Amino acid sequence: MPEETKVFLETPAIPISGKKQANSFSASSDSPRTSSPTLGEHYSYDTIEEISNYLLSRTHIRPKIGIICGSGLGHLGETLSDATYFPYEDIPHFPLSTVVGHAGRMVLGTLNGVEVMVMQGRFHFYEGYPLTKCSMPVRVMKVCGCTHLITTNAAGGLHDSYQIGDIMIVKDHINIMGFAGNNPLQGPNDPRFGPRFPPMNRAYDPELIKIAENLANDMGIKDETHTGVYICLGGPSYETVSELRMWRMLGVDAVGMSTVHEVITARHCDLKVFAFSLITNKCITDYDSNGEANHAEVISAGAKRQDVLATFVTRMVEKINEML
Ligand SMILES: O=P(O)(O)O[C@@H]1C[C@H](O)[C@@H](CO)O1
Ligand SMILES: Nc1nc2[nH]cnc2c(=O)[nH]1
Repeated sequence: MPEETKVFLETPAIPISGKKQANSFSASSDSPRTSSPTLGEHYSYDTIEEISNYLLSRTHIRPKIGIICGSGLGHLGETLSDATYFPYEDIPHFPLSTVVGHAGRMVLGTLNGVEVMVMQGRFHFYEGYPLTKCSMPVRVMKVCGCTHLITTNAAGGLHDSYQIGDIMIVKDHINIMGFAGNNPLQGPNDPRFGPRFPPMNRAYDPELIKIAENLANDMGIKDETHTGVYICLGGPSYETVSELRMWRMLGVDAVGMSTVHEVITARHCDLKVFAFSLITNKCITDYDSNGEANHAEVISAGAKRQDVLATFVTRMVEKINEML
């Protein structure tokens, strides 16, 4: 158990009073103010500990693996045993999930006997939350004792061979929002989380990628599973044909609106990361096409593949647990 987890487990749970600043951009009392619209609220180490303490003091589960469910993929949270459900509105300092297909609950429980914490719904930049806020729960996972993060998303398939319902194991990302000066690690750095300048090569753990590829083979879904590059765009508008053609030229295989800032935050605090996309739609790269990307299609593709995805994640969790 990490030293910091031990320390706060030995102290009584912090009483939680009042609530809450969901959707609010006001800085918390322990945060340095900033005028940057992308930075918004800064979560101090103490605040992250307070949130973690709130969760851990209400369950005996001590998770080593955190899981984030993407759009339409939250069903996994229903499959946990010994589960305690925490609606985001009850967790101190937590934002609210505002997107269809994101239930907005943290679940602590077991997946085939392995203790995990699962986010049924995540936070996106386009909801109006700054990236620090979108990825804050990753730090909560770390302080709760997690050593690994599995993060999933719904994404548009840009690679020609990708079909709806396919899985793309993420081998790398392009942090285009970071190119534009928007990074979840912007602002003061607390070395208790990690270094000021964390590396991002090998962000997606190569050993976990291999394990997942073998698992896809064992599950008989090898032909529907790929390994590729993900890009997170700000959203909420989907992409134009020219934009998609540009990303494809630059080596992008799947296009989404999440995950990258979570992975950056996870690597900063030394969580090992495994990520995959469910391809929920084929990106439209033909000017003559009458098709249009839409969120209903995204949710429906998730629903159709929920059993396979739940098995895939559960078996990855078992494999990771064997390595702990
Ligand atoms: O939370 P994820 O990344 O799975 O959701 C994707 C991106 C948008 O939130 C939404 C667009 O349909 O799906
Ligand atoms: N940006 C983006 N996000 C998605 N999420 C699911 N499908 C898509 C898509 O086509 N584009």
